[in-house]
Amino acid sequence: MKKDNIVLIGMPGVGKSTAGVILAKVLGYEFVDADLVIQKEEGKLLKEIIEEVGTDGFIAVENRVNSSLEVDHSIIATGGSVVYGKEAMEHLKSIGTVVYLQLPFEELNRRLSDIKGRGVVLKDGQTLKDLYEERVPLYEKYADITVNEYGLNVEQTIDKILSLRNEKKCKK
Ligand SMILES: Nc1ncnc2c1ncn2[C@@H]1O[C@H](COP(=O)(O)OP(=O)(O)OP(=O)(O)O)[C@@H](O)[C@H]1O
Ligand SMILES: O=C(O)C1=C[C@@H](O)[C@@H](O)[C@H](O)C1
Ligand SMILES: [Mg+2]
Repeated sequence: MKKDNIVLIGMPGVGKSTAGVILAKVLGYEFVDADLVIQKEEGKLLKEIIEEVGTDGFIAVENRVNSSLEVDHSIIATGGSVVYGKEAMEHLKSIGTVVYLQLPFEELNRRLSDIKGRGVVLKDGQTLKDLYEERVPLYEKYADITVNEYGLNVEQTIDKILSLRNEKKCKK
Protein backbone atom coordinates (compact mmCIF):
# COMPACT_ATOMS: atom_id res chain seq x y z
CA MET A 1 0.00 0.00 0.00
CA LYS A 2 1.15 3.53 -0.77
CA LYS A 3 2.61 5.34 2.22
CA ASP A 4 0.63 8.21 3.72
CA ASN A 5 2.89 11.27 3.75
CA ILE A 6 2.33 14.91 2.82
CA VAL A 7 5.25 16.45 0.97
CA LEU A 8 5.39 20.25 1.00
CA ILE A 9 7.17 21.93 -1.91
CA GLY A 10 7.51 25.58 -2.91
CA MET A 11 9.80 28.60 -2.95
CA PRO A 12 11.95 29.38 0.10
CA GLY A 13 9.92 31.33 2.64
CA VAL A 14 6.47 30.11 1.60
CA GLY A 15 6.18 28.34 4.95
CA LYS A 16 6.87 24.65 4.29
CA SER A 17 8.60 24.29 7.66
CA THR A 18 6.31 26.66 9.59
CA ALA A 19 3.06 25.16 8.32
CA GLY A 20 4.51 21.63 8.18
CA VAL A 21 5.24 21.27 11.87
CA ILE A 22 1.76 22.49 12.85
CA LEU A 23 0.15 20.23 10.25
CA ALA A 24 2.03 17.29 11.78
CA LYS A 25 0.60 18.13 15.21
CA VAL A 26 -2.93 18.48 13.84
CA LEU A 27 -2.79 15.09 12.09
CA GLY A 28 -0.70 13.32 14.74
CA TYR A 29 2.00 12.67 12.12
CA GLU A 30 5.77 12.91 12.36
CA PHE A 31 7.47 16.05 11.06
CA VAL A 32 10.50 15.67 8.83
CA ASP A 33 12.38 18.77 7.66
CA ALA A 34 14.49 17.57 4.73
CA ASP A 35 16.90 20.49 5.25
CA LEU A 36 17.64 19.23 8.76
CA VAL A 37 18.06 15.65 7.51
CA ILE A 38 20.64 16.92 4.99
CA GLN A 39 22.49 18.84 7.72
CA LYS A 40 22.52 15.80 10.01
CA GLU A 41 23.63 13.35 7.33
CA GLU A 42 26.35 15.65 6.02
CA GLY A 43 27.40 16.95 9.45
CA LYS A 44 27.40 20.50 8.07
CA LEU A 45 25.14 23.51 7.78
CA LEU A 46 23.36 23.96 4.44
CA LYS A 47 25.30 27.14 3.78
CA GLU A 48 28.61 25.32 4.47
CA ILE A 49 27.64 22.59 1.97
CA ILE A 50 26.78 25.25 -0.63
CA GLU A 51 30.08 27.05 0.05
CA GLU A 52 32.06 23.82 -0.26
CA VAL A 53 30.48 22.10 -3.24
CA GLY A 54 28.60 24.94 -4.96
CA THR A 55 24.96 25.06 -5.95
CA ASP A 56 25.11 22.06 -8.30
CA GLY A 57 26.87 20.01 -5.63
CA PHE A 58 24.22 20.97 -3.08
CA ILE A 59 21.46 19.97 -5.48
CA ALA A 60 23.13 16.56 -5.91
CA VAL A 61 23.31 16.08 -2.12
CA GLU A 62 19.68 17.19 -1.73
CA ASN A 63 18.61 14.81 -4.50
CA ARG A 64 20.41 11.89 -2.87
CA VAL A 65 19.12 12.54 0.66
CA ASN A 66 15.49 13.07 -0.42
CA SER A 67 15.59 9.99 -2.67
CA SER A 68 16.37 7.84 0.34
CA LEU A 69 13.79 9.22 2.80
CA GLU A 70 11.86 6.22 4.10
CA VAL A 71 9.10 7.56 6.32
CA ASP A 72 5.36 7.04 6.76
CA HIS A 73 2.60 9.14 8.36
CA SER A 74 4.89 12.14 8.11
CA ILE A 75 4.78 15.71 6.92
CA ILE A 76 7.91 16.30 4.87
CA ALA A 77 8.99 19.93 4.51
CA THR A 78 11.42 19.94 1.60
CA GLY A 79 14.00 22.57 0.69
CA GLY A 80 12.93 24.96 -2.07
CA SER A 81 15.48 23.53 -4.51
CA VAL A 82 14.37 19.88 -4.18
CA VAL A 83 12.48 20.12 -7.48
CA TYR A 84 15.78 20.18 -9.40
CA GLY A 85 16.28 16.55 -8.35
CA LYS A 86 14.36 14.21 -10.64
CA GLU A 87 15.03 11.08 -8.57
CA ALA A 88 14.08 12.86 -5.35
CA MET A 89 10.79 14.11 -6.78
CA GLU A 90 9.87 10.74 -8.27
CA HIS A 91 10.57 9.10 -4.91
CA LEU A 92 8.63 11.72 -2.92
CA LYS A 93 5.66 11.40 -5.26
CA SER A 94 5.70 7.66 -4.78
CA ILE A 95 5.53 7.94 -0.96
CA GLY A 96 3.07 10.79 -0.54
CA THR A 97 0.82 13.58 -1.73
CA VAL A 98 2.85 16.50 -3.03
CA VAL A 99 1.43 19.87 -1.96
CA TYR A 100 2.74 23.01 -3.67
CA LEU A 101 2.52 26.07 -1.41
CA GLN A 102 2.14 28.96 -3.80
CA LEU A 103 2.61 32.70 -3.32
CA PRO A 104 2.67 35.51 -5.88
CA PHE A 105 6.17 36.86 -6.51
CA GLU A 106 5.53 40.23 -4.84
CA GLU A 107 4.42 38.65 -1.58
CA LEU A 108 7.34 36.23 -1.57
CA ASN A 109 9.75 39.08 -2.21
CA ARG A 110 8.35 40.89 0.81
CA ARG A 111 8.86 37.83 3.01
CA LEU A 112 12.41 37.13 1.93
CA SER A 113 14.27 40.19 3.05
CA ASP A 114 17.58 38.32 3.39
CA ILE A 115 17.56 35.48 0.93
CA LYS A 116 21.32 34.92 0.82
CA GLY A 117 21.28 34.48 4.61
CA ARG A 118 18.78 31.63 4.14
CA GLY A 119 21.23 29.80 1.86
CA VAL A 120 19.09 29.86 -1.26
CA VAL A 121 20.44 28.11 -4.36
CA LEU A 122 20.97 31.19 -6.55
CA LYS A 123 23.42 31.11 -9.43
CA ASP A 124 25.69 34.12 -9.98
CA GLY A 125 23.71 37.03 -11.39
CA GLN A 126 20.37 35.29 -10.89
CA THR A 127 17.68 37.39 -9.24
CA LEU A 128 14.86 36.15 -7.05
CA LYS A 129 12.48 36.89 -9.91
CA ASP A 130 14.59 34.73 -12.29
CA LEU A 131 14.61 31.96 -9.71
CA TYR A 132 10.83 32.22 -9.26
CA GLU A 133 10.22 31.98 -13.01
CA GLU A 134 12.60 29.04 -13.35
CA ARG A 135 11.05 27.09 -10.50
CA VAL A 136 7.30 27.68 -10.79
CA PRO A 137 6.94 25.29 -13.78
CA LEU A 138 8.79 22.61 -11.78
CA TYR A 139 6.60 23.02 -8.70
CA GLU A 140 3.52 22.86 -10.95
CA LYS A 141 4.83 19.77 -12.71
CA TYR A 142 5.24 17.76 -9.52
CA ALA A 143 2.25 19.06 -7.51
CA ASP A 144 -0.71 16.79 -6.73
CA ILE A 145 -2.37 19.72 -4.96
CA THR A 146 -1.67 23.47 -5.24
CA VAL A 147 -2.48 25.73 -2.31
CA ASN A 148 -2.49 29.47 -2.93
CA GLU A 149 -1.80 30.95 0.48
CA TYR A 150 -1.97 34.61 -0.49
CA GLY A 151 -3.71 36.56 2.30
CA LEU A 152 -3.90 33.49 4.56
CA ASN A 153 -2.29 33.06 7.95
CA VAL A 154 -0.62 29.79 8.93
CA GLU A 155 -3.80 28.26 10.41
CA GLN A 156 -5.86 29.17 7.34
CA THR A 157 -3.15 27.71 5.11
CA ILE A 158 -3.28 24.44 7.05
CA ASP A 159 -7.10 24.32 6.82
CA LYS A 160 -6.83 24.82 3.06
CA ILE A 161 -4.22 22.06 2.69
CA LEU A 162 -6.44 19.65 4.64
CA SER A 163 -9.64 20.48 2.76
CA LEU A 164 -8.00 20.17 -0.69
CA ARG A 165 -6.42 16.88 0.41
CA ASN A 166 -9.82 15.57 1.53
CA GLU A 167 -11.42 16.65 -1.75
CA LYS A 168 -8.73 14.76 -3.61
CA LYS A 169 -9.21 11.65 -1.46
CA CYS A 170 -13.01 11.76 -2.06
CA LYS A 171 -12.51 11.93 -5.84
CA LYS A 172 -10.40 8.73 -5.82
N1 LIG B 1 0.29 31.48 5.65
C1 LIG B 1 1.52 31.24 6.07
N2 LIG B 1 1.96 29.96 6.12
C2 LIG B 1 3.21 29.69 6.52
N3 LIG B 1 4.14 30.64 6.88
C3 LIG B 1 3.74 31.92 6.87
C4 LIG B 1 2.43 32.26 6.46
N4 LIG B 1 2.32 33.61 6.52
C5 LIG B 1 3.52 34.06 6.93
N5 LIG B 1 4.38 33.06 7.18
C6 LIG B 1 5.76 33.27 7.60
O1 LIG B 1 6.61 32.97 6.48
C7 LIG B 1 7.84 32.40 6.92
C8 LIG B 1 8.00 31.04 6.28
O2 LIG B 1 9.28 30.53 6.56
P1 LIG B 1 9.66 28.99 6.49
O3 LIG B 1 11.06 28.88 7.01
O4 LIG B 1 8.61 28.14 7.13
O5 LIG B 1 9.63 28.73 4.91
P2 LIG B 1 10.14 27.48 4.09
O6 LIG B 1 9.17 27.32 3.00
O7 LIG B 1 10.34 26.31 5.00
O8 LIG B 1 11.54 27.98 3.51
P3 LIG B 1 12.89 27.16 3.08
O9 LIG B 1 12.68 26.62 1.71
O10 LIG B 1 13.97 28.20 3.12
O11 LIG B 1 13.11 26.07 4.11
C9 LIG B 1 7.77 32.34 8.45
O12 LIG B 1 8.42 33.48 8.96
C10 LIG B 1 6.25 32.37 8.73
O13 LIG B 1 5.95 32.89 9.99
O1 LIG C 1 15.22 27.22 -2.19
C1 LIG C 1 16.45 26.97 -2.06
O2 LIG C 1 17.26 27.18 -2.97
C2 LIG C 1 16.91 26.42 -0.77
C3 LIG C 1 16.06 26.39 0.28
C4 LIG C 1 16.43 25.87 1.59
O3 LIG C 1 15.31 25.24 2.19
C5 LIG C 1 17.61 24.91 1.52
O4 LIG C 1 17.21 23.65 1.02
C6 LIG C 1 18.72 25.42 0.69
O5 LIG C 1 19.28 26.44 1.41
C7 LIG C 1 18.26 25.86 -0.72
MG1 LIG D 1 12.02 25.09 5.44
